[in-house]
Amino acid sequence: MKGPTEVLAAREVGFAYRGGRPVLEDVSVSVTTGRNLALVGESGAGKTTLLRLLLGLARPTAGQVLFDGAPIAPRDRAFRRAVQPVFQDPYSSLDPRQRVERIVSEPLRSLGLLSGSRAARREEAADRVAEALRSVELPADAARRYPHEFSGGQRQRIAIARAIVCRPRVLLADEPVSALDVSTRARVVELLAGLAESHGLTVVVVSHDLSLVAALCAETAVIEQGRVVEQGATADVLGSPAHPYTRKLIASVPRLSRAARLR
Ligand SMILES: Nc1ncnc2c1ncn2[C@@H]1O[C@H](COP(=O)(O)OP(=O)(O)OP(=O)(O)O)[C@@H](O)[C@H]1O
Repeated sequence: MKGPTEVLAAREVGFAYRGGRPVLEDVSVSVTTGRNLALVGESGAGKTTLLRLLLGLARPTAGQVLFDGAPIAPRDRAFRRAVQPVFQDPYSSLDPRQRVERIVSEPLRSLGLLSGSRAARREEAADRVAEALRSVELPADAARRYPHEFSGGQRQRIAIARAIVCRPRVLLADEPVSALDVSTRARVVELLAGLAESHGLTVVVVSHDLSLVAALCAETAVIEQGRVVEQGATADVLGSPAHPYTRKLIASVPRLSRAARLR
C-alpha cells in the first residue's frame, strides 16, 4: 500500500520581515495528504507568517518550502491551483460589488481553467460554481446574490466555495471561524472536516481555538516565538503535552484542561 504523501513542507525555514528580527527560525513542518494540520501558538508566534510562506506569498530567508518534493515556484499554475487560501474575515474578503457567481468563479478565470468559446466558458464556470455551492451546502440561487445578503457563516461558506472551485489539494485557512459567532463556528468546522473527507482535501489551519483543532486536525504543530516547540498527532500533543508552552496554551482553555486532567 502507498504510504502517506507529503504534499507541502517547510524545511528549516527562517524568515524576517525587511529590516526586522527573525520571526521564524529553523521551522520544519510537513503536510501529509489526508492529515489536517493545525498551527497553534500565542499571538505573534509567527503562525500567519508560516502560512504565507506555505502559500508562496513570501519567500523564506533561510531553508525551503517544498511542494510535491520540489521547491515551490509561486507563479507555477499547478501550485497555485493545488494550494488555496481561506481568509479569516468573510466580511472583508468578499467584494461587495460582485455577485457570488463572480466571486466564486474568480480562481477559474485567474488560473485560466476555463476553455472554449465565450459561451462555453460561461457555462462551465456556472456549472463549477453550482457544484462548489452545493459542496458548501448553500442553495443554488446564492450564485445570483451579493455578499451582504448573507450571514457571516454563509459568507464564510462562499469563501470556502471560492477556495475549492478549482479542486485544490490543500486549503490553508487562517483563523477561518474567529470572525463568526460561537454557534456558527461549529457548523463551519464541521463543513471543513466533511469537505476534507469527501473531496480528498488536506486542511492546514491556524487557530487559537483548541477545540476546533481537536475536531478538525490529526496533526498539530505548536509554535512559540518563531520556533516549533512540539509537533505530532493532535491526540498526543493536546492529550499529553511534552512542552511547558503547550501545557500553558492548554491551561488557558478551561474545558480542554479539565478534559486533559481526566485522562
Ligand atoms: N508585515 C509585517 N511587517 C513586519 N513585521 C510583521 C509583519 N507581519 C507580522 N509581523 C511580525 O511578525 C511576528 C509574527 O507575526 P504573525 O502574524 O505571523 O504571528 P501570528 O502567530 O499569526 O499572530 P496572531 O495569532 O496574532 O495572528 C510578529 O512579531 C509581528 O509583529
